[in-house]
Amino acid sequence: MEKVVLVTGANSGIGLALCERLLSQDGELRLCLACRNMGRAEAAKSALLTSHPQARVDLLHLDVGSARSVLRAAQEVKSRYPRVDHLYLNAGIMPNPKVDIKAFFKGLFSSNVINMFATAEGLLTQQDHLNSDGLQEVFATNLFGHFLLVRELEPLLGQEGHPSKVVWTSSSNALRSAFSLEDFQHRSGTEPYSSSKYASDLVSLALNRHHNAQGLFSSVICPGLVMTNLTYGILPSFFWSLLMPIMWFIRMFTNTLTLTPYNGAEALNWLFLQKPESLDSRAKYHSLTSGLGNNYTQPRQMDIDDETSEALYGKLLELEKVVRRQITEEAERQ
Ligand SMILES: NC(=O)C1=CN([C@@H]2O[C@H](COP(=O)(O)OP(=O)(O)OC[C@H]3O[C@@H](n4cnc5c(N)ncnc54)[C@H](OP(=O)(O)O)[C@@H]3O)[C@@H](O)[C@H]2O)C=CC1
Ligand SMILES: CC(C)=CCC[C@@H](C)[C@H]1CC[C@H]2C3=C(CC[C@]12C)[C@@]1(C)CCC(=O)[C@@H](C)[C@@H]1CC3
Repeated sequence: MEKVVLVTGANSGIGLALCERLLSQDGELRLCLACRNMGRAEAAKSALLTSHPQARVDLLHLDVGSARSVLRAAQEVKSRYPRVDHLYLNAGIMPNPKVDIKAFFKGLFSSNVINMFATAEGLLTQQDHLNSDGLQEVFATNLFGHFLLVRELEPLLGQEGHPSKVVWTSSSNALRSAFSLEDFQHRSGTEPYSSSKYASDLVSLALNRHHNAQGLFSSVICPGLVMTNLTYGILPSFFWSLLMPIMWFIRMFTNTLTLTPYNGAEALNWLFLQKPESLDSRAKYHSLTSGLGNNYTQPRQMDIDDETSEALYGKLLELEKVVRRQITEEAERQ
């Protein structure tokens, strides 16, 4: 049977570049683009078929920020495919970002400049809000919707003799300092993006602890700093035009400025080729690009611990019960 690969947020940026790269790698794939906007999904499919006319590309309507949509989409996946070999949890948002310009210029002329461009630590805040499920939107989109999807698809992930890979697009902006177990949705802080990415690192570790025996292997990657809709949304285009020469200059001294979606998808593509049993569940796999433009993948140990990972996993299972109950009650009322 052909390999089934499902990619969330596949219609643009790193997700779309990954799809291009996977199809160039393996023409036999069954690729499923899981997107919230079907117009954009159709456009992505057409672009993929232009470069790979024989490819098998399916579309799936999925809004990861809505629990109802995740449950519906998971049902659809179960009716279409007997198993999922690779599940890329890539969709992500960073709403209403604000850059601390003073901190940026201070960092630019300090010894911390390379780290600042790699992690954006101390530079970025966002304004989050509640979604229709009553959850913080960034948490719901970047983390919880994906968690629910994995839970729903468990029977299709890791079947007898066929291990499956789950890959989270995390970030080097995943910072322990932004995350708290007591406020795991990040209701009260101003760094929901950073918190949600740190939470995905913790959840990936927990998934490995609970599901490796069943053949489900989870990994996290950081694509580096990539110019996509997400990053273009951070500053007005005028600022980006000013900043681009600086970025290309800094790129000679650091390998984390991958800049193009193709480069950013390096670690995602690399993981596709690895034996799941050979992967390190405590490592984040970084897409890196050298000054000469060569791409490679490097594992770096994450700043996570088993206790916090297990505690968060437990809290997410609890929240899952509440959300499922809410959906059932609403359905009964209608
Ligand atoms: N760019 C960068 O420098 C970095 C990016 N990342 C991560 O990479 C991932 C991809 O982002 P990137 O390619 O940069 O940005 P893009 O904005 O280009 O891609 C994000 C994708 O996620 C989709 N998406 C957003 N919300 C939802 C939702 N509720 N349901 C379904 N799909 C959704 C978007 O769909 P739509 O077109 O409908 O909005 C889009 O396809 C994200 O998780 C991001 O956090 C991590 C580190 C660095
Ligand atoms: C105010 C001026 C002129 C410049 C500000 C530069 C920042 C916009 C820029 C510097 C480091 C960048 C960065 C990201 C976004 C843009 C910066 C803050 C990310 C947070 C994007 C998403 C990620 O997940 C991270 C890996 C990026 C880290 C670096």
